[in-house]
Amino acid sequence: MSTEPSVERDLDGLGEQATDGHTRLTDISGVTEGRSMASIPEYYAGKNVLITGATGFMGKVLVEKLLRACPEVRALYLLVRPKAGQSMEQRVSDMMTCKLFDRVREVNPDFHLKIIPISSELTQPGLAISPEDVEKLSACINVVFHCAATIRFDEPLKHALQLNVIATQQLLSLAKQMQHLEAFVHISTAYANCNRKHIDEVIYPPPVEPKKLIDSLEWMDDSIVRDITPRLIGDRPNTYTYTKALAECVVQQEQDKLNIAIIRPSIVGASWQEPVPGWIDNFNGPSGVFIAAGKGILRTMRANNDAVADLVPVDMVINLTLAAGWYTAVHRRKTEKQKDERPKSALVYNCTTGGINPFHWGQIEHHVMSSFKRNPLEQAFRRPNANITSNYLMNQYWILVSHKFPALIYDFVLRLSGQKPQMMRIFNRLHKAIGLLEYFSSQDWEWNSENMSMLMSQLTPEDRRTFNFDVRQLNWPEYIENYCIGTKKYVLNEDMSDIPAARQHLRKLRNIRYTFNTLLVVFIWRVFIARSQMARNIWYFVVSLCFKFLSYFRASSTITK
Ligand SMILES: CCCCCCCCCCCCCCCCCCCC(=O)SCCNC(=O)CCNC(=O)[C@H](O)C(C)(C)COP(=O)(O)OP(=O)(O)OC[C@H]1O[C@@H](n2cnc3c(N)ncnc32)[C@H](O)[C@@H]1OP(=O)(O)O
Ligand SMILES: NC(=O)C1=CN([C@@H]2O[C@H](COP(=O)(O)OP(=O)(O)OC[C@H]3O[C@@H](n4cnc5c(N)ncnc54)[C@H](OP(=O)(O)O)[C@@H]3O)[C@@H](O)[C@H]2O)C=CC1
Repeated sequence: MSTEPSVERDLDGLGEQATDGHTRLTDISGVTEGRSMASIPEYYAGKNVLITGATGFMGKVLVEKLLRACPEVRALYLLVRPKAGQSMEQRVSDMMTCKLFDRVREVNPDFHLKIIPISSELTQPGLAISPEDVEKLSACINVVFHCAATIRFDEPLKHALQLNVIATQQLLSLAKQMQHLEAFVHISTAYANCNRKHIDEVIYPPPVEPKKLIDSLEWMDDSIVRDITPRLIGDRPNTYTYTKALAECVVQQEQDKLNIAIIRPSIVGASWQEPVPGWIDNFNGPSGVFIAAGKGILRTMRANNDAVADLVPVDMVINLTLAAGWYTAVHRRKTEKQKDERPKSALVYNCTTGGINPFHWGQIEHHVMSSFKRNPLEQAFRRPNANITSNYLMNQYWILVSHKFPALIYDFVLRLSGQKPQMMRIFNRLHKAIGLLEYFSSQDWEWNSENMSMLMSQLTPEDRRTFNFDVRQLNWPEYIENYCIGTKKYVLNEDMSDIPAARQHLRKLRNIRYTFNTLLVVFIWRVFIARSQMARNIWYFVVSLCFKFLSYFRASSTITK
């Protein structure tokens, strides 16, 4: 810009907004760039970006958004492993044909030309990248997004450590060889420090020095590791959160050599708006719970009605991630001299909703149930009617009455008709899964998310629209409705045109329930009441008591009139 634009405080009072629409960067060290900065798409234009975990839930959304919103990006190098008999090229080409990429396909049918798969197994030495590929990546990569991880809660510690910590270390080593690297963005989780109630945007001391743990576990037998895992993870609920905390520590160890951002999303849910509302492709986190409840299988779960459900839509997380990559790069230490002047700490972004726009598990339950009644899933087991409770005994009672008892009856009917019983097996798996989630739905946490607000204030108005992560704009009931529809359309591949048939099926289930309840009453009457004088007396006593109460209330309401 040739003219010096005037400066005014922006809407949030956090950044300085230039009148030309661009934002001047007042960075955390207080250094202000003397020129207006490139917008996010301008920054990514001509850049080579490396992405791990691109075939995963968040990775796919990242690839799609980068290609669609930053069409001038030069190339996306995806570290992918062959899997389930498919080559990595085949996997990437399958991924690009999925519905998620429909919008980008419309605007740029040749988008696949920008995607370069690189064969890599992250658990292998050197990430199993060929020397030629290492050379290529070292020479050309400008930005790294590290999304790959094992997110299983029951992962054996050795494997979780191998992927979430050691692979991160190896990727950082590779990043240090990259001659033109401008930003390294690491995806962590807001629950890495879930042993704390209040979580700031800082890297906390790790539960153990990662190197010491890696060295010790190396010689240990798997069974020994399994035995000592509970002692090691201590007050964290699983190996996932434990190893993600260690990963933050190994990332921190490189913060004086690389320009690093750490993104900590809370519970990542279906998309809010982009590329389509409600896009989701897996059973992780709440999605599996919603589906199981929508199918009428899950009727009870332990959760605190009043605890904050810190869900964050995947598109908002990805928008923040891309913006953080841009911010880290434009504020990078460019020269040796600047290395001494610029801040040396990685910037952490807690990407959460609870502190700004809270919504509670009780409200989620209500909206999920009403949404699935309006838009039922096909072939439901029972009518959707799930309740959450924080009471352990109450939950156990409902598990017995609403899960195990119907499963036994259903399996009995299957056996009678010569089929293999399956419902009890399904319930056992469901109980295992929800048992692992209950830790997160039974309590709440408080995250400071000032860096998210700071970053938002640094964007141009145009970038704020394109890379929107303003969680204040989330309308929860609408979001949950789209989320439930998304599970139906994109996870279960059910057709929306089948909704009338699904409603008809629910009516049939209701009639079956009425018939069953009537038969049960008749049966109880016949077996217990009609045969025993004492049961009959108790029955008549209860009925006459009810009548007395009714006449008393009728009489007292007449007097008050
Ligand atoms: C009462 C209803 C009202 C609703 C309101 C209340 C809702 C409360 C919801 C509370 C949710 C709280 C969620 C908190 C999560 C916070 C965590 C922090 C966020 C993160 O950082 S990471 C993301 C979270 N990670 C996960 O969610 C992974 C959890 N999953 C696992 O660890 C394993 O999958 C699990 C559950 C141990 C199962 O292992 P396994 O038995 O080996 O099965 P597979 O994983 O191989 O899967 C086999 C098959 O089943 C499908 N599947 C997986 N999970 C579910 C599920 N929950 N429901 C139904 N089906 C599921 C899976 O896709 C596989 O299918 P295939 O077709 O591929 O075979
Ligand atoms: N989903 C959520 O709710 C949250 C996720 N996060 C974080 O976000 C990131 C992405 O999560 P999400 O997309 O949900 O996870 P997914 O499980 O959907 O994706 C994981 C990705 O990692 C890749 N990967 C796993 N193992 C290897 C390996 N050995 N070699 C190469 N690649 C491998 C997978 O590839 P492949 O397809 O080959 O298996 C996949 O692309 C993770 O770091 C997670 O910790 C943080 C908070 C919440």
